[in-house]
Amino acid sequence: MSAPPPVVAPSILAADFSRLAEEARAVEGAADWLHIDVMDNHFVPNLTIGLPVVTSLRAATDLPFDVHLMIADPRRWAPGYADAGAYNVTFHAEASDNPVSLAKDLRAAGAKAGLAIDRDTPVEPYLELLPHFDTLLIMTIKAGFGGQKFIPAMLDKVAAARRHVDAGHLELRIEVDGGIAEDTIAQAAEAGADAFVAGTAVYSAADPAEAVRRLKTLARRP
Ligand SMILES: O=C(CO)[C@H](O)[C@H](O)COP(=O)(O)O
Repeated sequence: MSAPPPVVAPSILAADFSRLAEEARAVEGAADWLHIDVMDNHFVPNLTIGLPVVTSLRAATDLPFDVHLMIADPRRWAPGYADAGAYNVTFHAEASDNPVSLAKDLRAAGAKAGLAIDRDTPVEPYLELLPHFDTLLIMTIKAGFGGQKFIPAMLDKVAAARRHVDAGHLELRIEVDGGIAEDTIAQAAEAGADAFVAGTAVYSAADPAEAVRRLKTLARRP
């Protein structure tokens, strides 16, 4: 069976927050998902947007929302993002004491469920949970801020997850997030990632949609 085409998800963390609707529309027709970083100043030191903004933005674009919750209490907030129409809701393993139960709730609410692991978290303890998830997000930086440098050592986790997913014939996207750009995306794809978050590389480009198309071409595995 051939690999599904790669997914590229521009991160609005790098967009102009005063023009979010416009910035979302700027990647329509090129992006597969719109990646939305929710940060609470507890799980990570940064603070971004929450449910009211995501709910308003939902009406502004047809792009599927890939919501990445970098928050301390995903049990409390994650289902609200599913109810708000998110396509995929990803929460952090480090912030959850029962990831499978929350994944079930997200799926019951009509969303895909994603599990994220930060830079210092190994992937092995979570591999057996993957049948309950639709996405495994592997941070390729320390979560919290855009514009950081890609950490190649994280690709060992991607490769381990890819082996496990393929051996078990699991239907799951392996997503990488942090420092993904034209000079890093191919190595992440080669390691086994098939969903790619890119903030700075997309929204600092003169033509964000064209930047997404270029990234997608580079992410294609033979
Ligand atoms: O989750 C994130 C930060 O925690 C962002 O999605 C990520 O940093 C993307 O930004 P960039 O492509 O600029 O690295």
